[in-house]
Amino acid sequence: MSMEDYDYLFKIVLIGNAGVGKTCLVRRFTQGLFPPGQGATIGVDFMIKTVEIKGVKVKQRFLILSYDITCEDSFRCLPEWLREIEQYANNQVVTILVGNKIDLADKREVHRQRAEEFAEAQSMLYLETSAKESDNVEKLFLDLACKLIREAKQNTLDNNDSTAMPGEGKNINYLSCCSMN
Ligand SMILES: Nc1nc2c(ncn2[C@@H]2O[C@H](COP(=O)(O)OP(=O)(O)OP(=O)(O)O)[C@@H](O)[C@H]2O)c(=O)[nH]1
Repeated sequence: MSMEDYDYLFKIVLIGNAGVGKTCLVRRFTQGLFPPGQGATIGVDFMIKTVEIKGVKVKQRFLILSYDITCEDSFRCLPEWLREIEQYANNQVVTILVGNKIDLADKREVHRQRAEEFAEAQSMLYLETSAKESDNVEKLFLDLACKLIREAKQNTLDNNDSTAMPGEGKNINYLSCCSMN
């Protein structure tokens, strides 16, 4: 599919501790696969997925802040990640909190309600996912895209956002991951 076949451009960045499942979430969404036994992401991992959504032209950055529901530490680090976001991302960034690995319900260390309250206090959406079982993964990325388009229609986007890519105004999702090891 060539660039000319796209209508919108989105950039999505996943952040969170090492091992929470960022790469797996992206692979599940972009390739429909859950690849076991892959190594840690070094730097930033880029993948591309096309989706069809009707709406206005957008150029905005999404942030998916992720933790592992079976790993208390990955939840405790969220404020630190939020500080990084505040420091380096512009104010218009759309952020969603994701608790991954809900297929491991018997190993859960972070209660859903606690995460929901944290997300609400930070004005973030909250979703629980399983990259392994494909639970809520499509919803995660498509809800974000819809939210972005809604916001664009309300004319709240920063038109000077530097995340615009070549082919701006085309319909591409750039997905990337980064983590603190
Ligand atoms: N059970 C279960 N395991 C998962 C899930 N998502 C990821 N994993 C496992 O968690 C481990 C880490 O997954 P990654 O996707 O590499 O995690 P990451 O956040 O990208 O890690 P870094 O690249 O080190 O930042 C792997 O062994 C995956 O198989 C999930 O939804 N359920």
